[in-house]
Amino acid sequence: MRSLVYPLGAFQQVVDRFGGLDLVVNNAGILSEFDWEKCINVNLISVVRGCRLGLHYMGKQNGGNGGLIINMASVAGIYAFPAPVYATTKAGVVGLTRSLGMDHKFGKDGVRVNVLCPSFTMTNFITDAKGKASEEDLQQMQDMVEKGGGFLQIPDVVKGFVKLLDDDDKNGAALEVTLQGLKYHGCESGPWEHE
Ligand SMILES: NC(=O)c1ccc[n+]([C@@H]2O[C@H](COP(=O)([O-])OP(=O)(O)OC[C@H]3O[C@@H](n4cnc5c(N)ncnc54)[C@H](O)[C@@H]3O)[C@@H](O)[C@H]2O)c1
Ligand SMILES: CCCCC[C@H](O)/C=C/C=C\C=C\C=C\[C@@H](O)[C@@H](O)CCCC(=O)O
Repeated sequence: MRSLVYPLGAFQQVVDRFGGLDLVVNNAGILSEFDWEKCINVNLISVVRGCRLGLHYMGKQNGGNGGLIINMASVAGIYAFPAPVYATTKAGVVGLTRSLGMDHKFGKDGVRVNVLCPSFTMTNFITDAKGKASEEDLQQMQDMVEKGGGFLQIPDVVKGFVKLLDDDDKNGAALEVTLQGLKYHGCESGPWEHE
């Protein structure tokens, strides 16, 4: 996903084979605090690229039928997190989603955009984390895991994903997934919204 060539080819192959596109999931992500530019490329720039390709192929203004984009961010994109660059990329994905989910954009392209924000989930991401951030920060993360009651399992995240598929009235919203359950972070209106 770090260049346009491959994803563009993949999107076109899907459209050629299936006659269209209905759902885009921008899931790829890494922890890489030392090679931080790689982290920004994979976690943020690639997600912008995936959203733009999804809007290009699904957008009604381009002859598409509308559709859904689900971006994978993290609770680290909402609250403070020991890996600052990782957190920055995830907060960027939350902001990107909220902005793409504005009503005037949906009115034009008919594409709903949401973001899933899980807490610590036991996947290869966790078991491969050693060496991707400082020992001090990884220890802080472990302390957060213990304070939070442990790790989510993949089915917990899937529940949040399915909720986003179903809730078609939450355009632009972020869905937080923790061991305490699912919680929407809506698109709080800005100061310009007040009468
Ligand atoms: N595991 C967690 O604790 C956790 C919590 C919140 C959010 N997330 C996010 O969930 C998403 C999935 O992570 P995961 O937990 O399944 O970890 P994972 O490491 O198992 O999966 C990450 C996937 O991204 C792919 N990937 C990485 N760089 C890529 C690139 N340049 N091009 C294409 N694919 C690339 C990898 O091949 C891998 O399949 C990530 O965005 C991650 O930031 C993970
Ligand atoms: C409160 C915010 C949580 C957000 C999760 C975030 O998106 C991703 C976290 C990335 C890395 C976490 C690494 C944690 C490492 C330590 O917990 C490590 O000790 C875990 C070892 C797990 C194992 O191998 O058994």
